[in-house]
Amino acid sequence: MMRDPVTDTVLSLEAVHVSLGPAAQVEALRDVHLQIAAGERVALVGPNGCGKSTLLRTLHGLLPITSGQRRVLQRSRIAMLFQRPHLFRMSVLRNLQLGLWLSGMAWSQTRARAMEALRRVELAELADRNGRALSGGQQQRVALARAWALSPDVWLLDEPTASLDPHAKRDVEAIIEAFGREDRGVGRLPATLVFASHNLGQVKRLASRVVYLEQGRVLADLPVHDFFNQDLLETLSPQASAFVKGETA
Ligand SMILES: Nc1ncnc2c1ncn2[C@@H]1O[C@H](COP(=O)(O)OP(=O)(O)OP(=O)(O)O)[C@@H](O)[C@H]1O
Repeated sequence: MMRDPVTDTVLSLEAVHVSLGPAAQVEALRDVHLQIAAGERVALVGPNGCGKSTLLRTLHGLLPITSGQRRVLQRSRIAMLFQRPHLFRMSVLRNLQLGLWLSGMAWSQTRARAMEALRRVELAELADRNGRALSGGQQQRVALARAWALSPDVWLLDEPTASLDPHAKRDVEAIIEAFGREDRGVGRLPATLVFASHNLGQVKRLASRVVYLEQGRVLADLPVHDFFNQDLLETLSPQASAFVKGETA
């Protein structure tokens, strides 16, 4: 199907500045321009404190913008996941049911959808376990299922595998990747992923595009193949190139 790149933009920021702190003294985002199209898998990378989390929260609409504009394609549903999932002290099933109920579904319908979501992440057998008693990797999968149940158009993921062991990391990555490729049915745009990561291997595995930030500014915004082409990156963004070299040294 031919796509119109303008109408397929699900999220965009234009000349966005975000200041944080009690006296708005920290310029966490500076003049950020970003257009994200449906189906893109965008990795946000950069050194600690460069603004990845702030950018994700701004894309979500959780943070007030100091100046500039944020646009969201009408009726898009946005899910946000964090490094450490926030599950309630109740069964896994109830955690999912509660999420669905809070989003407006009748309680009587929540059980079937919640179980479908748990099967999707291959955790149906843990439905009756206390969410807080699961391993970190299992909790993250439950959090992914809880979000998936709501059928989001855009996934914002803040270092979703940072606290996991390599095995759990691969499981969660596989789920994220499958969500990104899922056939969502007639009339639905493909799901869009935006994720912050400190792991360049993961960026290579999951991303179609890489946005490199430093001190709140976007210094490179490239297709993943170009970002990992050192000669090209060196000419386009010496800072991003130095970062990649440092990470892979
Ligand atoms: N609530 C806050 N008040 C003041 N400054 C903040 C606040 N939250 C973040 N900052 C600052 O904003 C800047 C961007 O932080 P942010 O958490 O977005 O970076 P990050 O790239 O996600 O970092 P990390 O890689 O360490 O997770 C940093 O200088 C940080 O200290």
